Amino acid sequence: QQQAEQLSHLEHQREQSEWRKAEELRRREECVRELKLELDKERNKEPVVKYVTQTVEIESPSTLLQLSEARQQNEQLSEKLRNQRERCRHLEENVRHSDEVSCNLQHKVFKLYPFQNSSIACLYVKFPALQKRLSALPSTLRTIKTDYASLRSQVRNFSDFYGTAIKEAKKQVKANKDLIEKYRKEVALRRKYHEQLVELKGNIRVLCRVKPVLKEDQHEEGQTVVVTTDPNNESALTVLSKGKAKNFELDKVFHPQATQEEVSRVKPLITSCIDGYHVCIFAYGQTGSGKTYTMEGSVENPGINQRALKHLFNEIEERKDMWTYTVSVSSVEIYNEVLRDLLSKDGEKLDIKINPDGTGQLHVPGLRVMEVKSFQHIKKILAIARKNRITFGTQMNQHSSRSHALLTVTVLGTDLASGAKTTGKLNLVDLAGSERVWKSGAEGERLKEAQNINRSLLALGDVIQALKAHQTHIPFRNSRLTYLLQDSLGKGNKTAMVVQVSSLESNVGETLCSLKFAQRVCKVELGPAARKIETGGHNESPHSSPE
Ligand SMILES: Nc1ncnc2c1ncn2[C@@H]1O[C@H](COP(=O)(O)OP(=O)(O)OP(=O)(O)O)[C@@H](O)[C@H]1O
Repeated sequence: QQQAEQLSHLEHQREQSEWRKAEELRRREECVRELKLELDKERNKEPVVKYVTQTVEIESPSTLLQLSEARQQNEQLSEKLRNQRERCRHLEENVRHSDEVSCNLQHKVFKLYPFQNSSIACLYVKFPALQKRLSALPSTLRTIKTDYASLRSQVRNFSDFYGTAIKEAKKQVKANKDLIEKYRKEVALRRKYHEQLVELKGNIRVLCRVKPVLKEDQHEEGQTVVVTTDPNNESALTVLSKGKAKNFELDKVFHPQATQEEVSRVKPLITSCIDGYHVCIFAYGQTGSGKTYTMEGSVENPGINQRALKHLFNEIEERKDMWTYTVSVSSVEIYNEVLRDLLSKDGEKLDIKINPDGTGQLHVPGLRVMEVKSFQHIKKILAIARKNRITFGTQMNQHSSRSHALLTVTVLGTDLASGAKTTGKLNLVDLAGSERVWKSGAEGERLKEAQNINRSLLALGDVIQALKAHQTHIPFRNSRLTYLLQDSLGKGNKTAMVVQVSSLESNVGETLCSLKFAQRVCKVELGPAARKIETGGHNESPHSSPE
């Protein structure tokens, strides 16, 4: 700071001395100019001394006086000139001295701030380059202006181009919409004909429900969704496996967001049961794929079982002026090939026999069959069955998901006018998980369970295969499950299977197996449905004979 102060002081001194010097110089120049002017004036004056070329009389007193005056004047002027010269020399001396002082000061400044000077020098070096760049700026500005003008014109043109493109795109979208609409109509028409064909041939209807990805599934690995549904074709389903898309065509595919209400739209089948047909709805799929959810549902959001029964009682109510109905239910589970009554508290073991009444119908001695008067009553019965299934499951090592659960509703109708009697039957089946033994890694008791489940599902598969191939021998007796389903799966009955699939990549193997099984089931023709009705002692239906 001291140095800076000193420097500024010195600078100030230098500036003052320079200023003084300049002032002095200016004064001196002024003086010189004045003197010159005076000199010029003097020169221009008529010479006071006339050079006498003539012989003058020196001796004349006037001449002598004039001469002495001229000499005096001359001396005065010479004196003045000398003085001026002296002043001039003195001033020159001063200027030289100031120059020296200024030079010294500059030296001092340079010694005190060499870096400042270097940066100044540096600035001096940079200055030309900067100047050059500055001079180049106007041309750059000109280029930018030209670019800007061209861009502006492009933007103006773009709005026209954009408008045309939008028009074109709209046309395209409309054409696409028309195409989609046509496609939808085609699909609907195909479905209608397919439905008619299914009705005629008595095919097992196969519905597929894709389980949504739940929060708990998201923690697992392989949670990529590989199953997709087609919003324009409700029969199509695509599974992506090993980079290949596999397409499946079923009777109806429910996307993951389908509600319980939507899935329960099997009302025509329920109505058929009241009309005297044997109807069977069963859920098939790997463990955890949502079979119980679809069939039983939860208390707040019931599944097919409850909704179907509600519809059944509504229908009965509507027909009460012409028909009277008796509805009875029974519920069993099959666990490790053992049949248990879900409506009896002790869950006693049961067996299947041929009815001794000679009709050839199957019969389970000791099975609790409860007559039901209303939907509210049946709701209570369903709750008992569910509770017992859970209780037995807890006693038997959490087997509930490893057992098949059957709810059988028998509807006996009497036509009040003609006295004709119908016998409808509705089997609602929640099968055990269909996963393969090797995948479950089961051992001991679990292996036995898995083998039994597999055996009964295999038996179901064999029955399906035999029905599909129109074989004369249908192997119903190979498992308790098929044995029980015999009078619903046989000829002349109406059957629907809900195949449950997971959409996650980790389950893709099981999903493909379930869908392949579903496609085989699709092809099973049970023949035109036969109504079980007795009119005045005659039975209209061809007996669905046991094996
Ligand atoms: N569509 C769905 N929406 C919401 N949750 C579902 C759906 N499907 C299944 N779940 C849930 O997934 C879980 C497993 O379903 P569920 O018990 O019905 O499977 P499952 O196929 O019956 O299994 P298991 O063969 O072991 O009996 C349950 O918690 C159920 O609530």
